[in-house]
Amino acid sequence: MTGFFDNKIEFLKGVGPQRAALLNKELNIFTYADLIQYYPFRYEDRTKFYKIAEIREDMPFIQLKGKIRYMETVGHARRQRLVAYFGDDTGEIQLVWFKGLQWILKKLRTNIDYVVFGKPGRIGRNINIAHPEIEVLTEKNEAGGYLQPVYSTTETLKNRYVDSKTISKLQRTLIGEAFRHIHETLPPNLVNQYSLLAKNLAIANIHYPEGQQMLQQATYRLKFEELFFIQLRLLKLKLTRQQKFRGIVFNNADLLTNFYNQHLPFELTGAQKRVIKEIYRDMRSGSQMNRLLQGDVGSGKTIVAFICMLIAIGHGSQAAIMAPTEILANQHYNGLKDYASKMKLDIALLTGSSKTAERKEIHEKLLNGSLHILVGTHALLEDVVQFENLGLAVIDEQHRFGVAQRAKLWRKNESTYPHMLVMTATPIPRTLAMTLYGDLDVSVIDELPAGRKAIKTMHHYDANRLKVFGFLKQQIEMGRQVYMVYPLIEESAKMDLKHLEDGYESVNRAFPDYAISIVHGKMKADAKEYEMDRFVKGETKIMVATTVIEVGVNVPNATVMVIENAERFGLAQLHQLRGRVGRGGDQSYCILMTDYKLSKEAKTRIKTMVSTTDGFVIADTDLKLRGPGDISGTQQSGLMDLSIADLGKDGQILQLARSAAEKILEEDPTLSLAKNKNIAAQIGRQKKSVVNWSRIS
Ligand SMILES: Nc1ncnc2c1ncn2[C@@H]1O[C@H](COP(=O)(O)OP(=O)(O)OP(=O)(O)O)[C@@H](O)[C@H]1O
Repeated sequence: MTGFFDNKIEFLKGVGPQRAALLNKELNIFTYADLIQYYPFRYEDRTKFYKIAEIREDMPFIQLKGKIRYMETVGHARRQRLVAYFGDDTGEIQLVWFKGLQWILKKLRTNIDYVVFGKPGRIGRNINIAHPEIEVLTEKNEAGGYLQPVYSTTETLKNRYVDSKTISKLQRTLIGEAFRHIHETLPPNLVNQYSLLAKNLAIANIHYPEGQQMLQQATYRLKFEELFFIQLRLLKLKLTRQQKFRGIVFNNADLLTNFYNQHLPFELTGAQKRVIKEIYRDMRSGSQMNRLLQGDVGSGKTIVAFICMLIAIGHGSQAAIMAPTEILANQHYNGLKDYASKMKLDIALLTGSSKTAERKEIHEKLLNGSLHILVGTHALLEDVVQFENLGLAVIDEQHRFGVAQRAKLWRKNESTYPHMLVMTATPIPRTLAMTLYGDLDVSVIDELPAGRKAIKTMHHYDANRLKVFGFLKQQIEMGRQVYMVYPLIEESAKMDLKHLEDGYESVNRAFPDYAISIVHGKMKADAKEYEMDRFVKGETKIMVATTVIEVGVNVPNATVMVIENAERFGLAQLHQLRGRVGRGGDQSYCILMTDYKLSKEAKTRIKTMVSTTDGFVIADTDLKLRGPGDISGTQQSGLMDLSIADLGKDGQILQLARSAAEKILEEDPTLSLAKNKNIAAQIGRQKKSVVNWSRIS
């Protein structure tokens, strides 16, 4: 869509400079293209008339035909309302107005036929419709038969008379002029194969549906197209990278064999073995690896990462692992240090709190190649950090890093790009993973180490605290350790910190015989580390903390996770927190403490946690409850600006769109065949409403 659609919106009939300025500012609509791609978010069904006897209060917007039998104003002074008793041959319902009574009273008449449109509700025992739309019945509206699109607007726009109906009128004007300029964007064979509606019909029907069926087809077509181009771009990116960037070929397995034969601390699970094979295959392939390693909490990703590092180091390269927090970097360092020392490898930790002298030494050893493994936080990205030969870069909890950071680590080597392994413990629904990480190959560790007992999850109200404390005591007496986690969010940080400190005091009082640690984000790094360390060593029995311990903390002796105000946490976060226990062979427990008053959504979250430990089931429920825009980290990726598709609901269309894109690239990797000229043109264009591509290339 170039040329015609680049016209400024102010030139559209009915807009003008003032409205144009408003549309620019409030809705980011600057051109004809922006307006035509501003789709309705729902439709009001004016195709059907209901009978009053059929009405239930939980119905969406409905349409009725009938007469006003009687009107009265009820209440007095400012609390007055106007009630019209509206009837048809099946019953009577109240229409109610709280505002503009005089004006409405003047307009309405009894005993003439009206069409009423609104959302049923209830006051006391009576079903009513508050502030309905009401029009005299005419031949035209009696015929009904249309779906009224509803566009989202802002308060400012509404105050300046640009409401949904105004936008709808503008769309009608635009489509009248634009229809002949709308060209097909997909190849004809694809349109046929997936029985898609033509682009121009789809656009016209999304704004002015001829009927339910056409609306469905139009929606399907536009969703398919949106997802298809996202997938095509991601797959193309991957293909280009594979062709353009050669990967170092690592085919010396001596170190690996040595580790397997002499130092492997436990039998690897089948899933761990499988993903190591997949990664090893990549690292020998000659192409540069870009792989996502997905494994639920506690599935054993650390040892997999270490084994992959051995593959690189065995060949004379270096390896690095970057984690999002100091606690996590420390944890990785401590975990890997033992393995590394057994293999006589040099390993170092670099974080924001590393001392200058330490840093200097690390920088030197990195450059002369004597340091084999570097573990760290964002500090790794600083320009002074230069490697002699970085062969493998591992990024943990990738969704916490911007994609730009992934790229920066990748560019650390001048001559060859290191192989990249991205690890995530956050279970991501398939649909979302395909979009967020669609340019990566995916390996999944879908099996927990043998002998793990399923974590038992319980829900208790705050009033039951004494009982819960009794249980904690029992566990500690059996030699186990306990986490107690408190919410701490930016908006209510002061109050939250107070709760945490009060909590710490009350735990101190309840357990006078045990040493207790406290860790929160506001503490200095070394104080945090000291407290963590005491807990890891088993010197303290209870760790009172905020979600700073959410990712990666590994203390296998800790068997109880108490989550305070569990109703305030999202599902993914609850699952991550629960994953801090159940990491050894002992039976572990997760106790969700809540208030009595719970919202419907909070109840669903708690119920889900109690009923399953499957990260993917939890991720799917989360996606359905919150929508993809909210899933942690996806916003920053810039990938969720979808204009019509919904990753929570359109998984099937996404699958089809991806496989269509795969097939096209298989046959025509450079998109140079004549039949693909539409998509080649489209893909070359930066399309604001689809994806901010600069972020991911
Ligand atoms: N095959 C195995 N058999 C027995 N124990 C294992 C196995 N693999 C890993 N472990 C142990 O399981 C625990 C969890 O492993 P690890 O810390 O690697 O998990 P993770 O996948 O990184 O999880 P998270 O994302 O929650 O940190 C560790 O104590 C580790 O030593």
